Amino acid sequence: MTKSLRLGTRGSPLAVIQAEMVAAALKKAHGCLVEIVTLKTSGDRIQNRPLAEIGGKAVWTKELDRALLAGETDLSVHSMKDVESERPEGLGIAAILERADRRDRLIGAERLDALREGAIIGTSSPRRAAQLRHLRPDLKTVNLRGNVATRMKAVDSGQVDATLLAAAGLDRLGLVDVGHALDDLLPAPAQGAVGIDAREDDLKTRNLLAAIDHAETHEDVLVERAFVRALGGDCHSPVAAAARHDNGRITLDAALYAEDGSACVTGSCHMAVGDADPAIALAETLLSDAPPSIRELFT
Ligand SMILES: NCc1[nH]cc(CCC(=O)O)c1CC(=O)O
Repeated sequence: MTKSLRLGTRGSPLAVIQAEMVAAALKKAHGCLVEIVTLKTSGDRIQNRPLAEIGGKAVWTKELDRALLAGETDLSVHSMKDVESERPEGLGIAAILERADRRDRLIGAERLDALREGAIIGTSSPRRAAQLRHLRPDLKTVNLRGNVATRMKAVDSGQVDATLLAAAGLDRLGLVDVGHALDDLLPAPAQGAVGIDAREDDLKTRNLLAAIDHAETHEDVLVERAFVRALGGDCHSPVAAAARHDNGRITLDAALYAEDGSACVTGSCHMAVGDADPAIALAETLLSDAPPSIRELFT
C-alpha cells in the first residue's frame, strides 16, 4: 500500500536537492509518494545581517518545526549541522542519511598557505573564521552570507580572496571539482549529514523513516551533538567536532576556539556506541582547561 507523505524543506537549491534525496530513498524503501513543501525560514528572509545578530535560535528550523508540529507536514529535512542540539518538545530526529564528505573546501586558492599575506576570506561561520585566523593570524575575515552560488560569485568577482564551503553541499549541487578539500581542518559538528525530523507521536512516519536511517552516521552525529549540548554551544559557536566509528567504538575529535582564533583547545575521547558520556566529560574538561577568551563564549 502506498502512503503519501508531506515533506517540509527550505527552498534553497541545496535544501531542495537534499529533500529530493530523502524523497527518493523513501520511494525506494516503501514506494511512498512524497510531496515536497518548501517553506521560508527567518534565516532565508534576512540575508544581509550576520546570522549571530538575527538572534534567537533555530533561524533555519523554526518555520519547518512549526509546520511539522501543526500537522501541515509529516517530516522535515535538515542539514544536521544547522539543527540546534535542543529540539522542540514533540519533535525528534527519526533518521539520518549516510554522511557525505564532511570536509570543508577552500575556494580561491589551492591551499591555505598559498593565500597572500592579509588575504580577505568571506565566511559567515564563526568556526571557519576562528580556524583560519588560528592558522593564519594575518588573514582578514569578512561576513559573507547567501547560498553557495552567491558565495562562489564573491570569489570570482574579487570581492573576497577566498571562502570555505562544505564539500557535501558542493558535491550535492554537482560542483564536485570546485575548491580544494582541507584535510586538516576539523569540520563543524554534524557537517555532511542530512537528518529527518518527525513528530515523536507519529510512529507510522517514524517507522517508515527507520528504513532509510544510516546507523553509523546517526550514532556519530548523536555524539557530536551531545558534545555541543554539553558545552552550551549552538551552530554559531566556534566549535569543531568529528566522531567516527573505529573498531566497533566511536572516537571523537574536538576543538574550541576564541572568536578571533587567538586561542584554541583540542581533545579526543573514545566511547562505546550508545554511550555519549565520554563526549560530555570531554566538553567539561576542555571548558575547564580553556582560557577566558574561549570560556566566555559558552554559558
Ligand atoms: N550553514 C549552511 C550549510 N548547512 C549545511 C551545508 C552543507 C551541507 C552539509 O554540511 O551537509 C551548508 C553550506 C556550507 O556550509 O558550505
